[in-house]
Amino acid sequence: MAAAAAAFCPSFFFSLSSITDSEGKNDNEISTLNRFRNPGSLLLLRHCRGTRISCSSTASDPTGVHHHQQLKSRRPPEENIREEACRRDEANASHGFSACYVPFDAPADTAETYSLDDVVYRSRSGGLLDVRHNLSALKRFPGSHWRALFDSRVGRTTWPYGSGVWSKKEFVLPEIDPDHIVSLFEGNSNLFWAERLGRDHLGGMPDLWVKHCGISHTGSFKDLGMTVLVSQVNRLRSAPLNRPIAGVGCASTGDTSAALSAYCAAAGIPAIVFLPTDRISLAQLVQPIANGATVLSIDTDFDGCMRLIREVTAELPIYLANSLNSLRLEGQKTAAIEILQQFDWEVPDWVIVPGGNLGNIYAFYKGFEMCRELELVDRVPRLVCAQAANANPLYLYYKSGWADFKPMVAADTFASAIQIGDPVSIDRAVFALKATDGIVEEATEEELMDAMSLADRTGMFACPHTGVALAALFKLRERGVINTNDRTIVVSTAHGLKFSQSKVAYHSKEIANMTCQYANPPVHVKANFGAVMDVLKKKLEGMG
Ligand SMILES: Cc1ncc(COP(=O)(O)O)c(C=O)c1O
Ligand SMILES: N[C@@H](CCOP(=O)(O)O)C(=O)O
Repeated sequence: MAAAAAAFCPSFFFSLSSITDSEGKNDNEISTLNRFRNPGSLLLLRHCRGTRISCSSTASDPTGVHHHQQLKSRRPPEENIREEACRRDEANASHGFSACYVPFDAPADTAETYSLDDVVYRSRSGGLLDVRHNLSALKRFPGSHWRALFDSRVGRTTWPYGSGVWSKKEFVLPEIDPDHIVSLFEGNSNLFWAERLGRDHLGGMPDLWVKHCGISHTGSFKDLGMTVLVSQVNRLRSAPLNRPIAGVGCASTGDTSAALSAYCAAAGIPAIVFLPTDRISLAQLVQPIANGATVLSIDTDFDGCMRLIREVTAELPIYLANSLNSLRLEGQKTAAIEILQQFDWEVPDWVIVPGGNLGNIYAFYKGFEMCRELELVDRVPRLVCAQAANANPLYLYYKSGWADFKPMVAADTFASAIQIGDPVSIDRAVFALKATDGIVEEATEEELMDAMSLADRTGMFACPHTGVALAALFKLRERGVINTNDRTIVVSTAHGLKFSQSKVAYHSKEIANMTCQYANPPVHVKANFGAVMDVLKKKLEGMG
């Protein structure tokens, strides 16, 4: 009933300077409080399209049927959700929310700033860039306002706020016109309570969670960043800017290319992807092919592809989509904000993120830190970056006491999407880890495959990268760094179905020098009742 009423009277019809009641609470806060605290007995007062309508229902009328006729539909049948958004946004005042590029870690008063409409990936000195928001404009609204506003937008069909990324638009790309946004309603991903894994395999951890960023449109967290980047490209290519951007390109270990290809296909923008031959899974390879991207399979590793795409995008009108481009991280940081939101704005103790090119660990830091700075929460969690031992330049740097960073040639790993030896965001990752009293851990091939397979046995279908993060968790629990009652989030970065080849190898016990202790191969049985009964009796005895 509450959901039905809310669907017809969405609170997003408020501009940010929305109505304030006699107690000084804004309307978004009132409706959110009503929906979340008292769903069975709901009183909603809303302004829809400037018309005040009253929708009321009580616990004695659980169907809400009597009230249907009082509700007005959100938009006329001939209007689509983009058009609806344009109409709504015309009425919204600008609040001076804005963002620009600055050199990474630049002082507050830096004179080196670039418009987000510039095509620029590096600072004047050749360093990384960062997107900096006008925090004083955002600070004109209290943390409670932002919490209520974001809560009010979760999981709707309103353009573009139904997306978990764009529901935080003011914190992401405040100035983009909703009409330029390319969204596949990404985000709002499941936070899985890992009850059995925590209870039975980690010494009774009651507050262990897995943030399933891989249960997403293209099966990885890359969708969160790509919606932002492709939307900005769409804006640049459209009137009035009309920039001559012919296409968007990336180097990839499989997930960035899948996301780029899907978002570009949705927008009708050409995508060009550079993939290291024989180093990505079949499922990942087929994604950009299916979406119509230009796929170059190149005889090198990811780092080699990355060098090539940087050279190519400097020469041709192809926009760079890797996380060197800081726009991507603005979308990825919303996963951190979502975690806070999913815990009713309580801050977890630990967040464990698998790291490769190292943009995502910084994106998580940025999301948490922005919420702290704008007083949505009062602290940030400790971050752990987990690497495969076969591709561990950050881990070695951390172990050297941040004294000596050496890029490496990454060896083959089942966690193939993080087989990266020269991460572009190394400085961002170090910054995030230092700022959060963070830790770097590593996992061998056996550790990551066992951790993934054990998690699967408790109801997940994890990817090997999530296995790396889980293996790090096991080690930190054993060492007593993470305590039993610590609220801990493991970030799952891709869908396990993309990596079924590695699971097949594990369960077939085909992997050299690996015991595969959780292997569960299928039992081949003759097609007769006796044979089936024999197998099952033996199995049941074993269970007994
Ligand atoms: C599945 C998966 N997990 C983790 C990562 C690591 O993310 P990042 O490169 O931002 O460190 C990547 C990509 O690199 C990935 O595709
Ligand atoms: N795992 C990534 C590697 C590239 O990372 P990016 O975040 O810099 O694009 C991939 O899937 O390609």
